[in-house]
Amino acid sequence: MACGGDDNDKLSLDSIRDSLIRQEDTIIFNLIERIKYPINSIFYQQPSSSNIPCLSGGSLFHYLFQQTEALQAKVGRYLSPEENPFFPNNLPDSIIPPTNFTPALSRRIHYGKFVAEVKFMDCTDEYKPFILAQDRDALMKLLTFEAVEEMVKKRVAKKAKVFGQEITSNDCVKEAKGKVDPSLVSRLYDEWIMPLTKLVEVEYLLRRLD
Ligand SMILES: C=C(O[C@@H]1C=C(C(=O)O)C=C[C@H]1O)C(=O)O
Repeated sequence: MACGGDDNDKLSLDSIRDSLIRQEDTIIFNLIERIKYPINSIFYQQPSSSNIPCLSGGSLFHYLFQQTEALQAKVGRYLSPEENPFFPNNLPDSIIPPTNFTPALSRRIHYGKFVAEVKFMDCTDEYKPFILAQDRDALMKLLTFEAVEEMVKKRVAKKAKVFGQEITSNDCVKEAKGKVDPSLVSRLYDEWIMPLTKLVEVEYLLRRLD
């Protein structure tokens, strides 16, 4: 590490990264579960005309997602689908898993706050001028570790391959039904999860000196 954190600070970033690594397992297992079900596209489409007032301007997914997020913010934790009053019991499985999957993704992305705090504590002198200048691009560049991101992409693809296997009692290993494509998991991290985590890091840092 180039800047002035002591050994304890280094350990903190390491331990947060360890947690992010463990969270990959949950995310990939959730994906494997989700992928068993076909996409229920009507759920994601904006109805052309709807006589249900709450759906004006959005899909059913959007509505359920918003309500769930609001409720979770109110109770201060994530709700299981069983606890969630916005999920009637008779919804098909192709609808329930995507929102059930959201807490794992949301948790991972919001961990960006902890990552940013540790980076700020480790390298305050480097971050401070960019925070004072509210320079998003410079902050983004400073907090980005491309080598770490490359490792993440490789590791999640490997995990997806291994977790997608079915282990039988007679030492046979075969591909599980509905297994997730490892390259898609890598892309999900590359194009969505890591950029959003970094966005949280930048947003946190911009307010760090308020
Ligand atoms: C989370 C971190 O910040 C950035 C985001 C990463 C991620 O989302 O996995 C990985 C490396 C960094 O570019 C980190 O440094 O560990």
